[in-house]
Amino acid sequence: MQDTVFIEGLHAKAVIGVYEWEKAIWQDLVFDIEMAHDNRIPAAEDDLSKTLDYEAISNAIITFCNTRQYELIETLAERLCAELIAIFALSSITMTLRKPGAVPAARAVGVKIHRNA
Ligand SMILES: Nc1nc2c(c(=O)[nH]1)N=C([C@H](O)[C@@H](O)CO)CN2
Repeated sequence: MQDTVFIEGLHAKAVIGVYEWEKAIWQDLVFDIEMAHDNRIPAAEDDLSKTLDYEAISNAIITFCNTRQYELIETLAERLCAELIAIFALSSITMTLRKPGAVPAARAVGVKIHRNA
């Protein structure tokens, strides 16, 4: 089964960074998420409750970022994936997390992780 539900280019504000000046500002983070899910069942029944609701998951990501503070984006990505797996009963998730303003000479820097339940 190769189906996914995905979220691309989701922006969320967070207080994140290793430097003191970063602990006093909001910075933009951008997420791409892919979650394994058998899409045949929700499609057959045309039923939102049988799928992964990308709107609810997007809102959970934004709320998580707005309410936690970490130094490393690795930490945020790891803990957010664990929370999404638990809340939405995900079997697996691939998360690309970009911090666009971090290195001015680069369009973006970030991390990509894959976790199974
Ligand atoms: N692999 C990482 N490298 C760096 C991180 C990070 O979270 N993961 N963070 C910083 C600073 O906070 C930087 O974003 C400030 O511009 C440096 N390197």
